[in-house]
Amino acid sequence: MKRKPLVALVADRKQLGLHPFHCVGEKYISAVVGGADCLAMLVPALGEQQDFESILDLVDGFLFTGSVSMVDPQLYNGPTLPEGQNLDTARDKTAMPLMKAAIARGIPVFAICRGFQEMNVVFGGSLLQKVHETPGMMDHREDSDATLEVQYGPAHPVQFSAGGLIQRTSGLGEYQVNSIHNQGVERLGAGLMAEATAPDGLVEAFSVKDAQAFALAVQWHPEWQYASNPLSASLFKAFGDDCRRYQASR
Ligand SMILES: N[C@@H](CCC(=O)NCCCC(=O)O)C(=O)O
Repeated sequence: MKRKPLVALVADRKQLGLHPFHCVGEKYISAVVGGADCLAMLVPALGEQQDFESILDLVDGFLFTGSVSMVDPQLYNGPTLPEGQNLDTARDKTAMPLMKAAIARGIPVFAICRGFQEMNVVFGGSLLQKVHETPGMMDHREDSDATLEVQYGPAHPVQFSAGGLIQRTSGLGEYQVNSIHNQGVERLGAGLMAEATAPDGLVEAFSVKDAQAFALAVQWHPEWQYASNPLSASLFKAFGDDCRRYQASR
């Protein structure tokens, strides 16, 4: 029996006690395995200590996950991070080069939340560091005192771009999505097409124009209880199907 497609998930580097660890949230792994019907491979955030070309040769897709850390503002000529926001430069130095190379090779890529912000920066875009302090913008943060069910539950509607990848894949025009982020798109990167917008005009999803493969980034969290969410299920199925197409084409 042919093996299932192999999807790489790049880890965060986190200090746990006295030692650094490389971590990926379980809900992302479960969505790759159950929602996309692929195998999951965790890639340590060791940057160029690893041979990126060998990783790219090995895998049939990438999922770039959310994280509490922020993309290094130096990567988009932004201001120093506000107090209370943290970097993960190891993640930046691993995820962003791999993302750029994967898209160039035509390897399917699905990016979520921090991964969405990484992709915008990879394509030359910039980020608002505190959307909630930007005039005219909503507060897109979660209530950190609420239960997970509430934090990752529906928070605001997003309007899908007519004829865009999300609208074509899901058949939906708009949907209520969750919202767990401080930062957001300031300037959309070159070559990216807005796929969804929030009521305050914030870009909440985009795809790569002229991409050879599935190349979608969303600011919300479709991995959360994906099986019971029609939009999420359709996106992970479409991602997994394109990983199968890519695998068969190799
Ligand atoms: N840190 C960025 C991106 C937000 C993000 O990815 N949140 C999810 C963290 C937890 C999880 O993986 O579900 C920002 O704050 O904008």
